[in-house]
Amino acid sequence: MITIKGMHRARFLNPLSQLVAGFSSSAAAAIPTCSSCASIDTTNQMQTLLSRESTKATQHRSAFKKFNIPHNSHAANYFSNRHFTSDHISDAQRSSQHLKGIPDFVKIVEVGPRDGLQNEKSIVPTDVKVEFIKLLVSSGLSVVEATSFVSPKWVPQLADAKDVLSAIQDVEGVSFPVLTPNFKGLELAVAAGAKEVAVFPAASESFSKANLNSGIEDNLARCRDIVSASRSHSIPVRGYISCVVGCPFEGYVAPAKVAYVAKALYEMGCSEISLGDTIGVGTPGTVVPMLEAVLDVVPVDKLAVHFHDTYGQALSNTLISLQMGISAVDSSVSGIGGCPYAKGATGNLATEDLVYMLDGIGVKTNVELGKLMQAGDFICKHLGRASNSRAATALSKVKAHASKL
Ligand SMILES: CC(C)(COP(=O)([O-])OP(=O)([O-])OC[C@H]1O[C@@H](n2cnc3c(N)ncnc32)[C@H](O)[C@@H]1OP(=O)([O-])[O-])[C@@H](O)C(=O)NCCC(=O)NCCSC(=O)C[C@@](C)(O)CC(=O)[O-]
Repeated sequence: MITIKGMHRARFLNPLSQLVAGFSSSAAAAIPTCSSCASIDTTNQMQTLLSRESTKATQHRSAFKKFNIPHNSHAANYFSNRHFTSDHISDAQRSSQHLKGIPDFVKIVEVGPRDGLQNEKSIVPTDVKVEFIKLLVSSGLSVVEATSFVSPKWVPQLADAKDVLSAIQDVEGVSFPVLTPNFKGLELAVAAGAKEVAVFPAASESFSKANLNSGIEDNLARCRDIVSASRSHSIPVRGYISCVVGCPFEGYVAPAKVAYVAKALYEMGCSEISLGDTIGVGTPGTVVPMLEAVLDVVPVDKLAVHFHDTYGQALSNTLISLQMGISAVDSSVSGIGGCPYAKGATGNLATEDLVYMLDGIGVKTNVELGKLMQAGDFICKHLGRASNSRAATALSKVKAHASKL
């Protein structure tokens, strides 16, 4: 008769196919039936072991499939032991008071092709941008902000907005919002086939003037015109607010200022309002009061968060936002990006880090981390730089090592 200890050892000797296909049933047959030796405790331990084995098998299968791990159990075991998904946490842990406020599903708004690229000095060819967007879509992302219809004098990198948008018209089932700062931008975007646009006022007067050449009130008036014109085309308008906790010119931004702009965007009919820490200075200490002020005037299901990672705070700010009920998060694959009007600000929260965390706490996103990493590798190779995603960097090393086993 196989003992629990023996069985524990045996799982490392089992061929992977047995683990994947039939371990549960064959091991179940080995559960002792003799009443003198089959205590309830033993059965419970056996069941726990069986359930762990089946989790392992699922992880191995998923490692093969999603990360192209060579078909060898040592490699898959090595990889899945270093890729911590929610399979490792129990239902009890998941319903812990610290995790239970977090939504079951988070919508990720990938902003890499726009926010990620807008600040790049060397012009990325249009076909590379289009390939990049298609790779992002193939990872399961349902919203990919594609480009901006802004003045090419100010943002030369996105001067090919029309060509990029035209080239992805045949991609179905995905939203491709584009930035439109004024009426001209809206007209050009609609002519190029845009089905969703975004306006982007700021909570700070100085930043509004630097970014848009107009103050907050003038800009809100422009946004109102854009929202009302978009309504006649049935085009939803997302509203960004820049500088929700700090401004590169004015420093600290009071929550009441953010709430004021958020309320205006909500009342004019924006479909979603994304709260942007443009220069990445926020911590949960400033993000929580800002969110509390905004939540007083805008329903939580209309809000998204958009954190830059300049001070390494983006993921902690995101987690606290999720705990406050936000279920839409902007991020940029490999953490690429920055704002041309916020010198020194780095890219957004890396999408891979976000997905890794959400996978780890059992929140659904419909995004496959392995494929997302391929999109990140693609654009980083093109830009000639290393990924800013900690998860992608770590998993790439683990995968490279696993491939040698
Ligand atoms: C807002 C404007 C247009 C005002 O710019 P302006 O100079 O006040 O505009 P203007 O009306 O005087 O026109 C100046 C020139 O721009 C042209 N123009 C005017 N509008 C357009 C347009 N839509 N598309 C194409 N061309 C345009 C216009 O035709 C004219 O051309 P010219 O006669 O000199 O040849 C300009 O300042 C601009 O484009 N700024 C760029 C803003 C931008 O893209 N910033 C970065 C994105 S915001 C961001 O990153 C923050 C966010 C959203 O991610 C949130 C976060 O991170 O927190």
